[in-house]
Amino acid sequence: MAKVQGNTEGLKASQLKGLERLYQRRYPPLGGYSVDQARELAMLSAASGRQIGLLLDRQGRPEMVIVGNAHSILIPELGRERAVGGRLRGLRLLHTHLTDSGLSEEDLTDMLFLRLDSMAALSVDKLGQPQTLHVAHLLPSNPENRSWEILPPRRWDRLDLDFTAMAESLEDELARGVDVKAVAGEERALLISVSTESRAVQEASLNELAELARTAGLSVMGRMTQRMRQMNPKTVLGKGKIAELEVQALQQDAQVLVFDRELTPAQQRTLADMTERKVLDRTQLILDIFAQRATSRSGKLQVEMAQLKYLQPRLVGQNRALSRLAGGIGGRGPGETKLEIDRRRVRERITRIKSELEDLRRRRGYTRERRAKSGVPVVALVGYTNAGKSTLLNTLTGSVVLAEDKLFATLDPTSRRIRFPREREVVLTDTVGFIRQLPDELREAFQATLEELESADLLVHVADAGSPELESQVAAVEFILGEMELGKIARVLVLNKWDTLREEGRQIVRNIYPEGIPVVAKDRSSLEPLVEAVLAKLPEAGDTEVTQSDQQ
Ligand SMILES: Nc1nc2c(ncn2[C@@H]2O[C@H](COP(=O)(O)OP(=O)(O)OP(=O)(O)O)[C@@H](O)[C@H]2O)c(=O)[nH]1
Ligand SMILES: [Mg+2]
Repeated sequence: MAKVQGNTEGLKASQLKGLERLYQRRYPPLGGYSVDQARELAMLSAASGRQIGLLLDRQGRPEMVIVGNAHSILIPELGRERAVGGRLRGLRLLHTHLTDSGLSEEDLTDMLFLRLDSMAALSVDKLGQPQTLHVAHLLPSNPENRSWEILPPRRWDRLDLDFTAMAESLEDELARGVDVKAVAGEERALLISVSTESRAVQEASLNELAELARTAGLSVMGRMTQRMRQMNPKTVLGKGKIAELEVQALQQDAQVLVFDRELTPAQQRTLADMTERKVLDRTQLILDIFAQRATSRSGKLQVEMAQLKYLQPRLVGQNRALSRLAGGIGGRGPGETKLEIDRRRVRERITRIKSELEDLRRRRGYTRERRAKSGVPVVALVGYTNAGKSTLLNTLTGSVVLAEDKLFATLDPTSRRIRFPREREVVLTDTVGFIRQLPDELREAFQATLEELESADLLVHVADAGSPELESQVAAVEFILGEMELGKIARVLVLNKWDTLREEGRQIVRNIYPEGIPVVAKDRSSLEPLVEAVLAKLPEAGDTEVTQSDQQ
């Protein structure tokens, strides 16, 4: 026989027997219980002085009998599997209250976090007589942003509510309420920003996160921002805010929660356990995109290493947060592989990757050396992700390098030789896009892809002049260049996507960056001034050098 759960200590043997017997009952969906069943519950509850709860499935079978204390009841961990296809758990809670108070805040949040079909409290008087029935259920998305509906209290013996019909129609409405924004087959996600920054900064960062999410292949169903002076170290968000998030996730059927910050392993675990959803942070999202997009051997290895390093501290036991990560976004390795999630093997794999990367690096070094000897100047395109570097390279060289309206379209440095007018030959190198707030785990992987830059003679900094974030993006790139000690290399600033600006916008941008060269990367005819500027900044091409390169 199934065991009575919860606060059973100190109960008399006869009381326990009585509680165990509840497992054999069937509680009719219509009315929720019979008159006799209500009386039985009330008696048991009054005699023990404790709340008694029943988790009932849609056929009215008790899945669990739980004992609480006089004022509350703690529902133990439930199985993860949810009713097939449904978003609710397919279980309702019927429990007793020893005072005639309505449903408590705790009752309601339990209903939310456990995704119960409904929550009912039957109040019991001192004589063990049932009194009033209080019922609440969750709500589909609604204009008032309400989370739940509390039905008017009713007398305990007015058995007119059909609990199963209520749950089924709620599930139908939940399914209808999902926004059409969702792309079929994509995982649905909510974006969350919790920070001490101003709202404007938060919004800008969330916009970027939304782009990243889209690039990673997530459908963004909604966002939530919270400004706070102090972070809750365990759960990041306050309990109330998490409840709000949970409502939105339920209503939008979002299985993924993406936080616009780095989460500690413990925070991630707690949040995933509380919400039973996949919890990702910004770093994981970027890693995932890197994993999808790396193409060269070294690019793939670097990404995999960054992923494994990120994973390592999170491999505490076989926790659920991680097993939830095992599939889909956040759990993808480069190529078609799944990420390794075994601790010992992770360590071994990291060691192997390190040595292979070392090999590759040495070989790349030779290539660079050879190029340097050839005397052909190296021009590197750098800039914020999505600024138009690959497009510019394509137009300049007539080659086809993956250019897409997604972040990080390019993940491996690509080099092309081109002949500029006046028979000047240069090597033009495309690079990975820069991004603000690059997480530490990624910095190495990212900077390794930029190794080529060290031997560049000129950096062409491509900026998206039409972006409202122009200034902060330019600054972010300059900052990273400075950090990598590339600040000394001569530089040309390109104001790309000039076609997306109107005259007044152009004027403003010109004032901020008088040295910038406006171009439309897609339009070859607009590139003349840029080519001129590049040639002017390159070290003089003496005839000797050209001869040298010819001898190669
Ligand atoms: N309107 C307009 N769009 C442009 C221009 N140049 C590039 N784009 C578009 O901007 C998007 C990004 O271009 P990419 O060349 O992939 O940018 P990128 O800097 O290489 O991006 P990552 O490799 O992701 O860092 C593409 O959709 C391009 O078509 C331009 O001059 N005008
Ligand atoms: Mg690119």
